[in-house]
Amino acid sequence: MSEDDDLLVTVSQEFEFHAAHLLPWHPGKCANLHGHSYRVQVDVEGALDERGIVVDFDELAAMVWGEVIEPLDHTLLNDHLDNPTAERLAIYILRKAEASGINLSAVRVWETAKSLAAVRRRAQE
Ligand SMILES: Nc1nc2c(c(=O)[nH]1)N=C([C@H](O)[C@H](O)COP(=O)(O)OP(=O)(O)OP(=O)(O)O)CN2
Ligand SMILES: [Zn+2]
Repeated sequence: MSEDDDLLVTVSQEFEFHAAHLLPWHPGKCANLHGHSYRVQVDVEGALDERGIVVDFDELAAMVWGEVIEPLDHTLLNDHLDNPTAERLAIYILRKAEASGINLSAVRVWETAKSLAAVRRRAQE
């Protein structure tokens, strides 16, 4: 038992990638093929190890970029998932990372500077 056991520590990394998509259900211009510069922030929660870190920033960045983000970069997102909204992309990134052994606690995806979707794991009962 340590005096910091009541604290929750989160480490975050940010990424940018560029991709095209279309949203067939959209009543406006977003039904047409167009692109975004996506910004992604991923969180890892956990206890500090003997080095005093949750996870090494560089290690997290390299894993998430290599396993999850780079395969999306300069692609058509509709080839990776149906109906690639920011919400569905955030879930896709969390699940893809999970499948690669990277346990993210939350993912935020900015589709534009003003619009973002976020997903996080529900607290376990
Ligand atoms: N809840 C969501 N709504 C919308 C999403 C989404 O992912 N989740 N996505 C879109 C489109 O992808 C659209 O391209 C988003 O563009 P918009 O926010 O309109 O941004 P613009 O840069 O095109 O803004 P303007 O100011 O209108 O030029 C739509 N909705
Ligand atoms: Zn769009």
